[in-house]
Amino acid sequence: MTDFTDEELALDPHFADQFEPGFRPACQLYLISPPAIDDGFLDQLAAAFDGGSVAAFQLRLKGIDDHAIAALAPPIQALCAERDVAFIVNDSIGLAKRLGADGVHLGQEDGDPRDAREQLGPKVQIGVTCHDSRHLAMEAGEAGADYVAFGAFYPTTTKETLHRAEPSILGWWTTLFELPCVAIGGVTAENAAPLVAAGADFLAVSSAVWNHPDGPKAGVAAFAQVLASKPPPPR
Ligand SMILES: Cc1ncc(COP(=O)(O)OP(=O)(O)O)c(N)n1
Ligand SMILES: Cc1ncsc1CCOP(=O)(O)O
Ligand SMILES: [Mg+2]
Repeated sequence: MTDFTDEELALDPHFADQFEPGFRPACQLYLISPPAIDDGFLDQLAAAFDGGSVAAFQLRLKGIDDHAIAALAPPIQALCAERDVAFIVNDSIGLAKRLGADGVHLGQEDGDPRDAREQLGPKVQIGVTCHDSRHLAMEAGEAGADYVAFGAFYPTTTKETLHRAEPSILGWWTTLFELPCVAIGGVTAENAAPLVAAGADFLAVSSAVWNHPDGPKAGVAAFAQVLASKPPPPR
């Protein structure tokens, strides 16, 4: 057993945990943009980041071409960098490369993770939609994905969804694999506890933050308690 200094343990009582076999960091928030944004969005995003810890932000603008997204992305990307939030591009390997994004999220029809790795290099995070499929998740892992995303866990109006996942898929995944998993789809601060308890490494959330009645800062803040609510299950 490793010995730790009093300073290390005083700063973080869980400091030693990360050296335990099977350690999984606590669940974190992965913020997805609204499907469309306007001029005030940068202030909204800054407010969201003021609400609490956000690990990653995905720019997901549906129905807008890559050139238009590339034109509006730089201040958003700069804000993410300033706040130490990973900037993830949805759907497009080419756009992720053009912007020098921290990551790209690929749906099953959005391209091959192997191509993404070849084009984006070893440091860029590649996420893959796996719906409610263990098979797709294992395939994504084999193809070199950095995370797998399961969902939709709850009804959502942000996207028309054809698949419904159960929290047990998160438990199954985290028991067998080290690769982080994301839970997405209708996730709110009120319904997230079973996903955190089942082992989700990230909660990917859009409308619960952007449509929060008290604004995006309150939307992010609302997740603080549930993210800290339960230690990750042992693997
Ligand atoms: C983190 C995360 N998970 C899943 C998705 C959905 O991706 P996809 O199935 O390609 O659908 P669109 O988002 O492109 O409509 C996601 N974007 N992010
Ligand atoms: C992009 C996506 N993929 C599956 S559900 C979903 C929508 C997530 O948004 P919300 O958190 O508003 O349900
Ligand atoms: Mg997609």
